[in-house]
Amino acid sequence: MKILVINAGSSSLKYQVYDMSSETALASGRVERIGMDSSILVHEPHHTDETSEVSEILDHTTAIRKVLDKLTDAEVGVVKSIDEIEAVGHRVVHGGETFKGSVLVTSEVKAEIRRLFDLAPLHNPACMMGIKAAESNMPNVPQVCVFDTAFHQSMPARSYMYAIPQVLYKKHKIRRYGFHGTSHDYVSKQAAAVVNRPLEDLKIITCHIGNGGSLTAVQGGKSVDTTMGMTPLEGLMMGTRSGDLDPAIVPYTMSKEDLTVNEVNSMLNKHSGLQAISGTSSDMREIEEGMQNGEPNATLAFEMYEYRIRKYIGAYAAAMDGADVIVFTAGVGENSATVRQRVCEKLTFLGVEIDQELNKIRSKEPRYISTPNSKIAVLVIPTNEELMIARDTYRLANNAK
Ligand SMILES: Nc1ncnc2c1ncn2[C@@H]1O[C@H](COP(=O)(O)OP(=O)(O)O)[C@@H](O)[C@H]1O
Ligand SMILES: CC(=O)OP(=O)(O)O
Ligand SMILES: [Mg+2]
Repeated sequence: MKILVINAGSSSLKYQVYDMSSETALASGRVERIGMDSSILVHEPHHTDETSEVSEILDHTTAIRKVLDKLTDAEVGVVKSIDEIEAVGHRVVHGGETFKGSVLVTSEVKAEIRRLFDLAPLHNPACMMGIKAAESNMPNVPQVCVFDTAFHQSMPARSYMYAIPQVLYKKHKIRRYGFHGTSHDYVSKQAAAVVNRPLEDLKIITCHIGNGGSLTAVQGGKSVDTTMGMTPLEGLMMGTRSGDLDPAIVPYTMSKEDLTVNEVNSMLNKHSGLQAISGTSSDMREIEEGMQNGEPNATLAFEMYEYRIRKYIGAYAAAMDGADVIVFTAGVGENSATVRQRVCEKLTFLGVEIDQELNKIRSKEPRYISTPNSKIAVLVIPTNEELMIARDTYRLANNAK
């Protein structure tokens, strides 16, 4: 069975095609700046080094149609006919408390995702556009939703409740949900395989640090706490998101700067984090370059970013009364030896010991970066959210047959 996996954002759409008989990715690609003059689709078939680009993509439906054109193209395509794609899997960011696992798309599922727009106004409308666009281009193909929040539904109430009036939870479902669950789930399972111990016996701290970032405490294969909250804004400092702050800052800034709710939301989500502190970039590569050149704002941005990851690792070791494994994953976690080094060098109180040479190796394989003496195994594990989505889609689409 061949499966198309879609990760739709408000102005972007990433995709992969999997052949599930061998769990291999046949092609991947991304459409960026949908609806803008500079929109572009970059398609990367895995059987050749060639990439193929198209522009002028007005909306998500056009984006998917152009993706399907590429997938069936004589040269850069990976299927003879679109009928070979037997199911589509979607990453949906917010599943609220309703979705504790992946589901086949039905009209009820869509209605529930729509009800959740309020909880994830930046993310869920985009996911819905992806679902609708896939449905209109491939009306007879089963569609599956895989939720970022599902893995974290195992958290105990002491982790997910906020210490505010309970009526807000009862009326509006205000609580911690957590995100990047597909990734935390995947890398914690991989970590158990790497250290060759049963997942049930392990306390793992997974650090998913990309453009968005979150840490999760995974005990016995289940999420027991995570840094993101009701929305993907809480916790770590991110590319453009503030992460944790004193909630009193929000009304104070609104009144002092005369900001609306939308403006303050946009400030915290899009104009904060590394971008705001460095004053130059949200990209860790550029922050590291600035730091090497002695730029004080880039240095401060790096230090704040690294410090908060380290603080949460300490917190999660306390939350689980110990830790056996720390995993680094996603864009920064997989690629930045500097971030990993700086985070780990002050975890000596936990018995963490990094092997400098192993840490510098660049590889796409799961690997150790700690020494054999380290009390906690420290691993780098490339995440694969798309493969997890493809697996759930395969399972649910087969069950539906
Ligand atoms: N070699 C590198 N060194 C440091 N940071 C890197 C490197 N490569 C990628 N990154 C970081 O990874 C981030 C993107 O991570 P990714 O997981 O792809 O994000 P997302 O899925 O949230 O868009 C970039 O913003 C960049 O800062
Ligand atoms: C939920 C979330 O923050 O996702 P991303 O890291 O892809 O922005
Ligand atoms: Mg990501």
